[in-house]
Amino acid sequence: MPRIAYFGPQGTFTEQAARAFATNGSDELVPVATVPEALAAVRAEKADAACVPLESSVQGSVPDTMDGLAVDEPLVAVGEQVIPIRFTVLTRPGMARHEIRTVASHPHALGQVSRWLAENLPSAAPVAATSTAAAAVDVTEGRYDAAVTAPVAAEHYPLDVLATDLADVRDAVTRFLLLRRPGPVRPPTGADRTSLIVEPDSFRTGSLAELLTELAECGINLSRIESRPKRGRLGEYRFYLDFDGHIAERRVGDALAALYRRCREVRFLGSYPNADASMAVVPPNNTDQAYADADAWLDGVRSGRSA
Ligand SMILES: O=C(O)C(=O)C[C@]1(C(=O)O)C=C[C@@H](O)C=C1
Repeated sequence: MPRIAYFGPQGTFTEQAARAFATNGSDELVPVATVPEALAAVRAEKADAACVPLESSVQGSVPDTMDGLAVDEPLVAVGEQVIPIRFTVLTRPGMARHEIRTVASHPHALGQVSRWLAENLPSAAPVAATSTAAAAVDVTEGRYDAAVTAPVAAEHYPLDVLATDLADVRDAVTRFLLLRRPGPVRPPTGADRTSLIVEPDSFRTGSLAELLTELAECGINLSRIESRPKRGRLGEYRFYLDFDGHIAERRVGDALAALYRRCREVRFLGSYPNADASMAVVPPNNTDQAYADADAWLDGVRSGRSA
């Protein structure tokens, strides 16, 4: 039975994403306490896949996931889910609003309802928990008075619902990845995303611009670029790139090979169907057919069959 480790405990938004990935009825969803634990479970072959949050449209990237993907044995994404984020506030049973002194949640969640908290629970101190559902556990066990959670947490924990459908930013979404140990890459769908981590030569003028030019020349549309410090010396960074396209396409293969030649390190993070099923727009001179025609012409010139 395939096991999917997810950032839990039960009742997180990540569980909601894991359920969306678990299309196979026999998938077993296994909650773990942290993102690093979910990644470690896959690396240690205790789970077949990990479901983790990658980025919030409001709070930005999830550092544990970004850093965990850059080190140790490589993992690759095989799918993504983008989930709308609306929060519920759960309280200890019977507690009146004016009695609430502490409100716990994942820092990303607290950041997404800070206006609501200031207006509705002004005397409650926000407290960071490892996840939204871990905050619900804390409230259940009496450590805090209220928790900002995913709606589904109300079904798992014996708490009162104080408010639902909260979001300072109405259209907030979070993007989640399903990660596996590397294996043969699944065939392209035409609506694919490829993710990479690259480490350019940070001391050479223009090295990042050169990488971006390689992508542009291969007709590749970059959808995200983000840097994270390498944690060693100040000034050394890794760049996380997401772009439209699949490694099986010639333009993407050529671009990856060019980045490999130019970078200190390239880590492939997967080619997988994008969540909104939007088809990649491939410039006419970067289609697989355009490359095949150019190869045929070159072979002809080299062999003397044509000029
Ligand atoms: O704590 C959870 O429920 C999570 O799934 C994590 C997480 C996050 O890391 O951003 C996911 C979505 C929300 O933005 C808040 C928290």
